Amino acid sequence: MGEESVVDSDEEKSHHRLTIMQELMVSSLKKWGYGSQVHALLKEPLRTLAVRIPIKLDSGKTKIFTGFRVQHNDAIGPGIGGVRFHPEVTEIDVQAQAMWTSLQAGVIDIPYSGASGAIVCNPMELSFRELEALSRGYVRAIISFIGPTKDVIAPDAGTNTQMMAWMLDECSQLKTDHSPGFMSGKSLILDGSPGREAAVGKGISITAKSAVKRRKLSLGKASAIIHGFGNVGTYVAKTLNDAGVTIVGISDGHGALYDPDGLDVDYLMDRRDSFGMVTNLFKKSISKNELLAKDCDIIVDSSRDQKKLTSQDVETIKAGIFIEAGKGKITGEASARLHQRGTCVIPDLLTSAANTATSYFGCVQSNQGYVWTEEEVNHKLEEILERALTLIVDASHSRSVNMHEAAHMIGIQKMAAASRLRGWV
Ligand SMILES: NC(=O)c1ccc[n+]([C@@H]2O[C@H](COP(=O)([O-])OP(=O)(O)OC[C@H]3O[C@@H](n4cnc5c(N)ncnc54)[C@H](O)[C@@H]3O)[C@@H](O)[C@H]2O)c1
Repeated sequence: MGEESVVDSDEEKSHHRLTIMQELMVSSLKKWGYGSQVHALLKEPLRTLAVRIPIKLDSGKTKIFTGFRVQHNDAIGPGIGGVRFHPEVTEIDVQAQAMWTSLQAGVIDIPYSGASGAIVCNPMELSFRELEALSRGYVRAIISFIGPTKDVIAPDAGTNTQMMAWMLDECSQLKTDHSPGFMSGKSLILDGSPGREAAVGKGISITAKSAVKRRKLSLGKASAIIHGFGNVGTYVAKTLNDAGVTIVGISDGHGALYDPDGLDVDYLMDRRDSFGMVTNLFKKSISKNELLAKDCDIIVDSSRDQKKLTSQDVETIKAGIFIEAGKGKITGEASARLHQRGTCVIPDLLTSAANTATSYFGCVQSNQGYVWTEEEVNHKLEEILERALTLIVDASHSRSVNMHEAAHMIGIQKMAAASRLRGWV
């Protein structure tokens, strides 16, 4: 989540992200009463592997790429986590991401722990052949560290089912067997799991509906504002609208629209330009902060606004449910303030855990050699997220902490207990 300090360079930003993650781990462990030895174990990953991957480019020249795979702590089970292709990613970023994935796995209570990987590259500048060589080279470099019982790789920013297919094929060739369990997020043709698409959007809709039920509201009478009408925001607006929720407001990078009688979601989706913008077409658009203060039951923050919402920004919010649909949308103080005022805050850890849940479903199906239907996957996603929300709400009540703090506590609790039970600390 993090606070509002200013950091400039990419390196500083990476260190800042890791520091925030470590502080969050330690403060959550302290709230459970764990001492300094457990803090020391869990605030750093157990394994960080840095590899160099030489690739023959189309030009005939060889370029050496750097790659990473980080496994946070395997006290609970094998690692699981994405691999990013990104030009500015650092080893520290990957460490912070692996720890975040551990919290996601903990919050949805799956027998896996967090891992993460990356290759420092700009995928937009590489040809199809070069991307294939890089994907295969990455797997060759880390093969002895990964596998269904060690660490399972899934797609993340800059990677997709095609890269997973190349990586899987490289595993099969190196292992000389069929090894579907090495990768999650595979194409359906390679026995991937159905229902992976729009996992985050689905997770947000599931938790929104669950929170509405908890407030004893009916979906048909509930209203929502979608802050950020992009890929995630439009999916959530459409699914909530289809479930009977009136979408009274939306915003994008230009401005915001509000109509207490409900906006025409299909029309707005249809009129979005190639930059995903639609509010610029309307004379009556308002500011984003004005929108946040309007009457509604649910606010979903799925914007790419770089600025986190502060305690001052949320002071005017009237919605009883606030869903953080993306990492670090609000400051710790803002979350605490909303909690104090009785707003149910669905934290980023839970909404983003929907991706990890679908990766886990992919692992289970690969290990069983049994493919679920999309309905089964969606049903299991619903079950796992509703259970996680119950755990967070209960911890928030029993420990008198806000929903972000409760989510972090649940996320790390089992890993700490398992490390102790194994005799590591
Ligand atoms: N797409 C995914 O699979 C995915 C997965 C996990 C998390 N997320 C997170 O969800 C959030 C949204 O992702 P997306 O894929 O929908 O992004 P997107 O780029 O498709 O859409 C972002 C929306 O935010 C709007 N926006 C930009 N600046 C804004 C501002 N200052 N105020 C209000 N709106 C602003 C844009 O106009 C656009 O409507 C991000 O934080 C992202 O990290 C996305």
